[in-house]
Amino acid sequence: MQQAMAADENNDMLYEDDERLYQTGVRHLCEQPIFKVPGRYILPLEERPLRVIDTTKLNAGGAPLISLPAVDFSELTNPSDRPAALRSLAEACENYGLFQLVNHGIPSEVMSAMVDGSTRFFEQPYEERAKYMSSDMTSPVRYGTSFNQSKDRVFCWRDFLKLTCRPMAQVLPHWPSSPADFRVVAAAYAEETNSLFLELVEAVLESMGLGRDGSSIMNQFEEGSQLMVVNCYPPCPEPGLTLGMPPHSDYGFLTLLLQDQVRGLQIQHREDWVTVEPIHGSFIVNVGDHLEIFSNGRYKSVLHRVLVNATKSRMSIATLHSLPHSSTIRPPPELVDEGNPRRYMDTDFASFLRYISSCEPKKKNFLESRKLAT
Ligand SMILES: O=C(O)CCC(=O)C(=O)O
Ligand SMILES: [Fe+2]
Repeated sequence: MQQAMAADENNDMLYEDDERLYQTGVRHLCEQPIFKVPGRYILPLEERPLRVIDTTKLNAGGAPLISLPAVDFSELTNPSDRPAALRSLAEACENYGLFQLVNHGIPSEVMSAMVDGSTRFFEQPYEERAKYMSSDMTSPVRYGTSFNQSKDRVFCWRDFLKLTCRPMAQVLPHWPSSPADFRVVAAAYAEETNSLFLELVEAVLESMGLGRDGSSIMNQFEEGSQLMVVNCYPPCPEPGLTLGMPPHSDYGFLTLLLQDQVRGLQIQHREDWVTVEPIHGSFIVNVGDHLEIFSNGRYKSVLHRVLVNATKSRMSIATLHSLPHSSTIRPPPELVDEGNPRRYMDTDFASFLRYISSCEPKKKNFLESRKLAT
């Protein structure tokens, strides 16, 4: 009896030690050679990817690749090409919930400096990264792991650095001070992506027939929220058992996503999971839940997830843009009529925060929770 109790206590202690290790993130976990995925990361059979990505093969190891609609930003800024470019934008947002943005005009040096600075941030010793670990959702800087670290029953194979980007002068002093150039490169990237977002969202409004100028909502976007998420997915010994990120949609209006050349991002398109081929120097732009609510369901936020692979580390940088946290999101009167009644409740940022701290955010559950009975 005595012995059995001692063994149980011992197991509990071992388990607690493992749990402490998992809470420190997958990068730290992978600092020791690792040949099996620990149970904490193993998904139930039905949530695992059916096909894994084999980065040593050209064709993504059999997972279907999708050729995404492309939007050429230089056409949006050219008055004679703008009407056709707006039609492509509308079609992509209605039918895919995302598009590939090419010729966006952000200097390649700004983009590569951000990727390089982020790579060096994650390469630092755990103790340096751990300085920014926080469970406070409102903290201007947050280092962490998995999807929702305090809620996930199964952990995902990702570490992240989240940076609140506005108001820049207030948040910047909180951002990581090491590597030494990190703040400067990340601030330049945040400013460039924010300016690009402002032009894109203006085009999105116009593509819904809301008029280019004088829209009061544009003034709100000028003061809007921006969250930068740097994702790091180390190689995984058994990539078929887990995910880098579970299926989810992003909460904001638009997400500008920069992925490196390692495949991993998949979107759900016509009931199938399809891999989004990285195109060097371009952005993936996602429709988020706030835009789906604002557009009264016309533009759909896209369900996406991330696969990991056995050989290559992958990094992505997402910037999520929306209205200020104090704003209420609702469709403008032009997008609501008898034939197209309101589909979602008024939504603000506080309702989103309340939701994610009470439920496990999965799939498009937040949006579902805002649906009105029609
Ligand atoms: O890593 C990726 O490609 C996607 C990341 C993502 O979905 C997110 O940060 O919300
Ligand atoms: Fe996402």
